[in-house]
Amino acid sequence: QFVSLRQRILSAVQKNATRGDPRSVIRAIDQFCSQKEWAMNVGNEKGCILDSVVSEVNPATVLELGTYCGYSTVRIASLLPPYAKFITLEFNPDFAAVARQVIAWAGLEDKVQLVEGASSDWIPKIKEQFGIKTFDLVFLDHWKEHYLSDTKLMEECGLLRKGSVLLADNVICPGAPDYVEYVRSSPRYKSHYFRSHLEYTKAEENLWYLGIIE
Ligand SMILES: O=C(NCCCCCn1ccnc1)c1cc(-c2ccc(F)cc2)cc(O)c1O
Ligand SMILES: [Mg+2]
Repeated sequence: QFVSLRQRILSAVQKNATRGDPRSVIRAIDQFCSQKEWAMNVGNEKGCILDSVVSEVNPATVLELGTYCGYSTVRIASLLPPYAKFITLEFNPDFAAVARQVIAWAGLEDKVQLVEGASSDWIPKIKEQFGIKTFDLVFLDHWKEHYLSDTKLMEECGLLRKGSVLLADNVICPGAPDYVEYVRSSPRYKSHYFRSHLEYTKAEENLWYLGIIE
């Protein structure tokens, strides 16, 4: 019978990765997506850039918008200090169900809280629901047309502070032009981009790095 792509990704993890070993989970997904079927994980090339930003920021609080199958969630969670608080938001319940199992396979279920629902609904509730004041790092990888509105919403809810870092996937493909325009023209942000490629392809892509300076 029909098996969804996300189920095939989960099966590849359960078949080829070692329980409790995050790097083997990442490798299993990357091998499946480069050899069998493309999927919209951030991938290894951009994933290494993500790793370096997480390591440099060494965040105590992280928000990920867009969990999908949990690939970037596992990359980030495996680099966090023990006291860190990491929340990942996923709108699609089918994606969330697979992500929970991928995160558990990596043995990282205690490091991250996966919350199901719309980011615009959840962002205003994060402070009181999770006891978080501000985020040291935000990884944007959800609907591209929501990058700008959700960044403004995080500002309005006081979730960003001087020094907060926002890292956005896909600013070229599928693209988030209004977001790039806004942050580039705002004095509040110092921004630059890391040149890369769309996951598992040779298409040009950038990871957009944003430092909040005011
Ligand atoms: O749409 C993407 N992600 C959002 C998925 C839905 C998020 C739901 N959600 C979660 C929380 N709140 C809402 C995405 C797409 C592509 C892509 C690139 C080329 C192509 F030809 C087709 C697709 C590559 C990515 O790297 C992506 O991230
Ligand atoms: Mg993406």
